[in-house]
Amino acid sequence: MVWIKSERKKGVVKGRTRSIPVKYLVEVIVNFNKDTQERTTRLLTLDSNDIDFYIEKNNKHQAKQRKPLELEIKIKYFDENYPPLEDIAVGDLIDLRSRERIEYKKGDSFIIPLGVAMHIPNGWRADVSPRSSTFKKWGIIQTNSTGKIDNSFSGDEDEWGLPVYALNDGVIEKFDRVCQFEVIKKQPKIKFNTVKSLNNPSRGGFGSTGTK
Ligand SMILES: O=c1ccn([C@H]2C[C@H](O)[C@@H](COP(=O)(O)OP(=O)(O)OP(=O)(O)O)O2)c(=O)[nH]1
Repeated sequence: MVWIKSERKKGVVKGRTRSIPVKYLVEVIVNFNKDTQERTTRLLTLDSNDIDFYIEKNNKHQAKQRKPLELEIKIKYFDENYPPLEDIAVGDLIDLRSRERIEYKKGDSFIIPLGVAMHIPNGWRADVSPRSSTFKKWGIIQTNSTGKIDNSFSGDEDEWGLPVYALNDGVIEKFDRVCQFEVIKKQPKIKFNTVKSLNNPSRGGFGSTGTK
């Protein structure tokens, strides 16, 4: 990592030309998104006067980078007695509860109010899915397989919900932990490029590789 004086930005030396004075090809970080940890970079050719090589600063910088990513999520509870969600270790999913007691009959489909609204940071979204024991405990299945929570679903009345279908009669008690969620990076902006051929061999799918 180097400091580029003229740009007042950081960069990485990618190469060196043999001309005198020596020129360096430097990849400059022009934008760094703290939420997604994504960098936007640009290549520049510079001579050494434009660059400070700073090994020590670089080490400190790398130490900072090694800190695990921590996301702060604003959360609003719809019931003051809802047990607050706790900080979690990296990668663990977080259980969510039903805000109310719900009695249901076999064949009912309904949305379980999950008692929370959140502002998922820019660049992220959340996926809601059942716990592994949800069907066994309540005989319900999630009708949309996975709930996709957009980061724009962040208003005061945007309470998360779990749409379900009941395969038997049952009761969900207030604050039962019925599902779980995780945050996921949003996919990048996608540009479609229409072609006549993809120029790759077709591998086949839908069971084509057999069972053994
Ligand atoms: O299981 C879910 C699915 C969605 N949502 C919330 C979050 C999401 O951001 C919002 C809108 O969801 P989606 O984009 O799936 O629905 P829509 O666009 O309003 O309706 P559809 O696409 O079904 O017409 O509803 C939930 O709380 N739980």
